[in-house]
Amino acid sequence: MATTETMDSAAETPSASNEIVIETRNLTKVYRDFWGRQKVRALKALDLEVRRGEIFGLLGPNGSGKSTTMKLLLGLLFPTSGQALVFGEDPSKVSIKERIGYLPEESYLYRFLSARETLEFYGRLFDMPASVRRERIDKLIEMVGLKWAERRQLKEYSKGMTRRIGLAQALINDPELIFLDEPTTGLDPLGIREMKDLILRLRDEGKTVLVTSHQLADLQDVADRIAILHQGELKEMGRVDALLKVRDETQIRARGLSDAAKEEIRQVIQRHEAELIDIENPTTTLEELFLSIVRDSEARPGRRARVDRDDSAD
Ligand SMILES: Nc1ncnc2c1ncn2[C@@H]1O[C@H](COP(=O)(O)OP(=O)(O)OP(=O)(O)O)[C@@H](O)[C@H]1O
Repeated sequence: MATTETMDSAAETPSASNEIVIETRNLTKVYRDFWGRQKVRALKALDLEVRRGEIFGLLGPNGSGKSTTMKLLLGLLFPTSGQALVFGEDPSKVSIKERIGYLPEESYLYRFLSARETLEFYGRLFDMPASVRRERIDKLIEMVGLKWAERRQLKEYSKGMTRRIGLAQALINDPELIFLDEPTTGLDPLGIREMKDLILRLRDEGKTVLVTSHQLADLQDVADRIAILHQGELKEMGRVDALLKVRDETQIRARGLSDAAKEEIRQVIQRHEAELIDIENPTTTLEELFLSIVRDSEARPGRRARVDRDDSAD
């Protein structure tokens, strides 16, 4: 394990309560082939606790065991050994299903239905009375920003729109606990930001969210805590800011410093026998640059983007 220091509990998550919603103990899954021979050890002795109100991220490369964990928690797979509990119950128990929403990695929605018809269909599956159903569908379509396309067939939807209607479908039963498997797959930076904002909105509503991704950037600014999986093993777990903190370095950011002041800072660092790593203008990320260009272009259509940057290198 890389740094045990960061293997913390959920107690530090401000929005979370003390109630444990998901718990796994020694959870292990071995896939077997047709003859019952051991094929892949997909998950090895996973111990996790997720509390009510948390956004918990499962991060790991392809094949690290994220979907397997999610399917075990949904009762779609049975563990080889160990135990998973959801709301303190065995995940295969039917009575907990109505408290759970699930967005699979690939949504299998009927292409010839409109967004409204799709949600209508799933609302009926949950036996929701017509008036509750209508109210809920209106709210969800508004929430995922698809009001303008609600009567169009899903076959005409872009990837981003399909992902958003998938999320609305996962929320039709107003679940307390939501599983999102790679919700940002195939989305452009704007779509990713919108999906992240939707996830944050779910937390504001008091929901508990378990979300998987193979990219840290997708989880970094939404997840309260993350677990990092590699080849079925838990490698790290903790608050995102704590995991990313470089402990023996100090960063100072200032605006409007003169050259003389910068020189003075250099000398202070030298006097304290510390090493100056850099004293440069910070750069933004490509994602932030792209988002600010899109926002600027929406505000001033047809004009070249006006973003705050140093053009001297052009
Ligand atoms: N039904 C199955 N039968 C055999 N092996 C499987 C099965 N499902 C998954 N695996 C294997 O188990 C391991 C973990 O797979 P899993 O789908 O849980 O990973 P993941 O982290 O979700 O990956 P991805 O990001 O690609 O979705 C992989 O080696 C995978 O090939």
